[in-house]
Amino acid sequence: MSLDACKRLAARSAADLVEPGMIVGLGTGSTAAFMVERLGERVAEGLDIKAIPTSNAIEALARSLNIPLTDFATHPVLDMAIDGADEVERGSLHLIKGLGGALLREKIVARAAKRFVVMVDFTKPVDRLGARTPVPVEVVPFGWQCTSVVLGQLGAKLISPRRGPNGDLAVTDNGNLILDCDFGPIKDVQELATRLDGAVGVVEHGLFPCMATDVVVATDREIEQWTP
Ligand SMILES: O=C[C@H](O)[C@H](O)[C@H](O)COP(=O)(O)O
Repeated sequence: MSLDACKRLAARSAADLVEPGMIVGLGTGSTAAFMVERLGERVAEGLDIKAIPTSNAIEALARSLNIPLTDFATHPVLDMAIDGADEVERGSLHLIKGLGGALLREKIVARAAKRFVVMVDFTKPVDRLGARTPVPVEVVPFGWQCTSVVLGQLGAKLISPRRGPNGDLAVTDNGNLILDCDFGPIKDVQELATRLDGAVGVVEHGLFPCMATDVVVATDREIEQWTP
C-alpha cells in the first residue's frame, strides 16, 4: 500500500469517529486533507456537524465541500479535534507538529477540544521525539534573530529559518515566521516544552506533550488505535 493510501486509511478511520451534532476541529496537512474529504462525504450524506479549521488552506477545502463552519465566539469548546502529526512518540503519545506551518492554530484548536484524535501513517511513530524531525517554532518577525539565539541557548543545535519556494522567509497564516530547531533526540519533552513556552519572541512551538487522547495509526495491513 502506498504512503498516501495509508494516510487516507488513517484519515477515513478518524473521520468516522465523528458523531452527529459534534463541533469538530479540522487539522492541517496532507492527512488532514483526506480526513476533511471524508467528512465532506459524510456531510453530503446528511451528517450534521460544524467545524473550525486550523489554516486558511483547510478552511478553503472545507468550504469547497460544504462543511458548515463555526467560530470560537459561538463554540468555545469543541467536541473533537482531528489532526495529523510529524512524529508520535510510542507510549507517551507526545507529538511533534508543524512541518506544515499550522502549529499555532492547531494547538489552540486541540486545547479547546474534549478529545484530540491524531491520525498518522506508519512512518510517523518513533521511540523518541526529535531524532529525525526538527521542532518547528513560530516566532514574531521582530527580532527573530535574537529569538534564534535564545533557542540556541535552550539546546537547539541547528536552527533553520523556514523559507518559501522563492527563497524568502515563509510567513504563517498568523503573520509570523517559523524557525525549525534541531534539538536531536529529546529526553524530556515536557521540560523542553515548558522552556520554549517561556522564551521571549516565541509565539508557539510544535511540541504537543500529553495532548493526544487517541492516535489512529495505519500500517499497510491494518489500523491500530492507541490511547495514553
Ligand atoms: O502544520 C502542519 C501539521 O502539524 C501537520 O499535521 C503535520 O505537519 C503532518 O502533516 P502531514 O499529514 O502532511 O504529514
